Amino acid sequence: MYPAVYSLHLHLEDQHPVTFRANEDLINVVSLDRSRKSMLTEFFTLNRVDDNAKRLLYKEFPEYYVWNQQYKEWTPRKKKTVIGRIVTVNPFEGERYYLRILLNHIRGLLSFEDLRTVDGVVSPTFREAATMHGLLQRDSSLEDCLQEASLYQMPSSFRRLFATILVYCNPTNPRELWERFEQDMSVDFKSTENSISNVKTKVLRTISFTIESMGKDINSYNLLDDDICFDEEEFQSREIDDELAVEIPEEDIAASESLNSEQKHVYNAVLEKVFANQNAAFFVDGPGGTGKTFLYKALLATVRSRKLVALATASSGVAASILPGGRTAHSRFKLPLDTDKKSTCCVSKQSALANLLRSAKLIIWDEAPMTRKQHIETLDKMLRDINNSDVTFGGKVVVFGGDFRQVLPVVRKGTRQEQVTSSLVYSYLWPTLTKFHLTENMRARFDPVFSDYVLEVGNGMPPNTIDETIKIPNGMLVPYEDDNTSLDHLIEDVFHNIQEYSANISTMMNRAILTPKNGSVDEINALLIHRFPGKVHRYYSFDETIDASEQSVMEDFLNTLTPNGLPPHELLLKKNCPIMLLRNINPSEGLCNGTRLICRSFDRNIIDAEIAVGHHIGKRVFIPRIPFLPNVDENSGFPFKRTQFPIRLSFAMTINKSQGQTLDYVEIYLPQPVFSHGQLYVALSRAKTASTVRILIRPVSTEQREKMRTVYTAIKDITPNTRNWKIKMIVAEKSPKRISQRTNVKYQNLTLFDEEGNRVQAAMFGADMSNQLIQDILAVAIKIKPIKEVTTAYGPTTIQEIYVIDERADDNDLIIKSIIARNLTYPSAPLSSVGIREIVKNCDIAEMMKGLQPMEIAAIMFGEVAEEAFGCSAIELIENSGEEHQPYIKSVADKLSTKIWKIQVYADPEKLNEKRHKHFNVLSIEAMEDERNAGSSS
Ligand SMILES: Nc1ncnc2c1ncn2[C@@H]1O[C@H](COP(=O)(O)OP(=O)(O)OP(=O)(O)O)[C@@H](O)[C@H]1O
Repeated sequence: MYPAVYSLHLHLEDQHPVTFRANEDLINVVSLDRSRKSMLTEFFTLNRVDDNAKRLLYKEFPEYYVWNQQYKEWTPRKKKTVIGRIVTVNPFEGERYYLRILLNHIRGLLSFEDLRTVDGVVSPTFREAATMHGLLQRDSSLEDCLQEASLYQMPSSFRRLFATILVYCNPTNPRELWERFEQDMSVDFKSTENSISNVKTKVLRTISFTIESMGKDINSYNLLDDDICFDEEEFQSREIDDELAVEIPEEDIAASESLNSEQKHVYNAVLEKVFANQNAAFFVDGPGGTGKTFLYKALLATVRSRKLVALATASSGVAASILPGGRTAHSRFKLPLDTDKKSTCCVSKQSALANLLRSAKLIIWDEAPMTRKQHIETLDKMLRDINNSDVTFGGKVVVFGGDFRQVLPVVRKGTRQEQVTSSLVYSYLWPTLTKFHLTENMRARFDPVFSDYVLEVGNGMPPNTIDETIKIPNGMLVPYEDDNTSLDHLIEDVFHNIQEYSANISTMMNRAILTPKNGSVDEINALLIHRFPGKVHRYYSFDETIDASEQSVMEDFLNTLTPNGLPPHELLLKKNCPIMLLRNINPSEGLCNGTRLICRSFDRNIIDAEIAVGHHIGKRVFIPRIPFLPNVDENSGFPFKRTQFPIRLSFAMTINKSQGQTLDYVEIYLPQPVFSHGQLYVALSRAKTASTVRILIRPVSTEQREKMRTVYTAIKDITPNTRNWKIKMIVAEKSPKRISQRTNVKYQNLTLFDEEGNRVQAAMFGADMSNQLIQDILAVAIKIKPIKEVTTAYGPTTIQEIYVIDERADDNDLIIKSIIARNLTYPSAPLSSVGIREIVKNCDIAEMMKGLQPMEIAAIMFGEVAEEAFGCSAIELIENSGEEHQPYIKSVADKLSTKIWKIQVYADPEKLNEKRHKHFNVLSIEAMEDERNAGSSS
């Protein structure tokens, strides 16, 4: 086995084994100096004299020192890599087990007594010492946690903490906790209420509200002998009163005056329906930073300021917490977590929620593309049901919004196709939504070049994105020197005066390092917390195997795991450091998965923190340890429970977690080259200008770096003297095969892109044409809407919405074929023709469509079929399509077999000075697929 595992002895004081010969005198043996020595005692001895040793845990010792059995001493290791492991001990062995826990976590130990000493106090047992170090969970840990919180004398935060403990920590006896801390939770009400029973009712009512907003019922916790009943009428109207009481920020009221023309257009359209009491459902699509949230806030403020109910929801907790009164759609509508096609909602018509929904004049659901279509369909059914209406969304005004370029719904272990089909676009509701597009990047409005660049990356289109290779402007790149130096430069750039962090918290919280994977997040956070000023506080998780008999064997291993979404085993924190919450504890109070906070103070069982961003900024919260049961799939298939504070450091965060946040300074760290343009888009669109973005790309190997430099030749670098050059191209499109009328030669036109996005059109002749290139039939148009004028990011243009039928619908196969055959009789225009609209208009496809099964997908037709039917190239279709088509185009285009080819092209020297080199002839074509798939070079 490599590396070798070095087993380390473990024993209580003076209880180590001693070897001796049968004829030796035992008294002599015991008095010998070497008999007093063991691996462990000599570990202590070396720690007393060697500063390097002091930095190590006992189990790390063998990596740097070798145990000499003959002389009973540790000497520095010169070669061979080994790892150490302290022998396994069963928890039933008592003190030896606790000794092992201490040794596994505490450094610089000098003696057994030192092991038992915590903050200068010597504990009688190792168990007590381990508990004092926070390495063992006390039976009374929840009580201790509340006791610590009570000393802060912040009754409203204390009540929230109590509710959190009831809901998330499963206390064995909630009533005992209630009785013990009732007074601490009542302090503020004692001065406003005139009797003890009123105080009690008020305290219980506020706790009940919090518990309810966490999706639970106070009566499940047996706090009093009888169930707690609040006045029925009050209960019914409370949800509505709460909504009407949502604070309306002044700036949100003013926002309606500063909307840009696109935002204003949506604002007017929505409010017209709200105030006319007419039903309507909208979808506001806009790339990151185009002011969707700004618009929602303006809408909410206007409706709420007229004392009408407007519900603010979002798919994720972070997006919800940015909106005043925002809740996750799941908690607001009590949506079931598992939804299937048949799922209906189980909200009774008499419930308080039904009352609230009936009175709502406006419902907003942000980040709708992130949710599965079934959830939105459930809301539709629920609203129809409680409003006794057959109209979509029960006749309400509903505004969905989001950005399809960002994250699609998560389908566990689902393919990209499954993710796409589970999105709202594939719902029966999609065609019923009135779509609006916001195109002006308000976040980056002072840097239009950057704003265009971000949008192009988001669309994943050439010239900036070629087959998932993204071109990054030089000005944004942090030059790569070596891993550590470059990462240091990146960190310096963003947090150069980390010593001053506490004095500039609001500035610092607007800076972050974004990276794709959790591993890199941990790497950077670990570096930064060491550089951060102040005393370190360590919190260890309690990791328990579900099967108690496995605890002794698995414990060390579990401590090394940080499954997705879980806090680490060892949490290092300092006063005023930034942290991020990892659980949706209570989104209506701003506490959701992704909320960023600042640590204010620490106790053994609670962390006092302050919300640092969003609508709830400044709110103080007590965070207790809570149990996590990680998904078995994500931790090598081993079920266990981790009890830890639900937080992690947030100097760095994953790109996914940054969604929805505006940052003044964005550093993007890409340790792996594998990266989707959608992810980079999310990261870039957090920033306001190019000058506030820095990107560090760590090449995997020098070989790869060399290859990146030398292999690619760009079209623009070709000179008239260049002959028979080879270049990597993407065949983006090919025309139908044609015969030249003049020369009778067979040829085929191609649209090619090089790696930099330079485009050429080339022709292919003879045998080369038999290459199985690209583009199968993906879909056929079944509904073509009239041409309309729209304003896109590229200026005003005309678009045409085309609904296509999926080729997978077998029943439609024959009809599709006949449509194609019929259309082929129309004159076919050349590849670059723009004659599409005329031809489409004249096509009488409508009659044939009637026979088709209604398996509509909204998309655009590509490739030969598109060209044959419409006389238009796919590229033209893409360029002439409105924003709303981009997601479908993307999903269809993803299926296209764009490949990289090595192509010999003949360039006509006469034409090379032209801006766009159009006149090339392809001499030969060689697929480069192997290089990408199998890693062999060409
Ligand atoms: N009309 C406006 N006038 C002034 N500032 C605006 C306007 N619209 C938006 N902004 C500002 O632009 C920035 C981005 O807006 P917002 O957060 O609403 O965009 P978004 O579309 O929700 O972005 P994302 O999808 O990334 O969350 C914010 O700082 C916001 O205050």
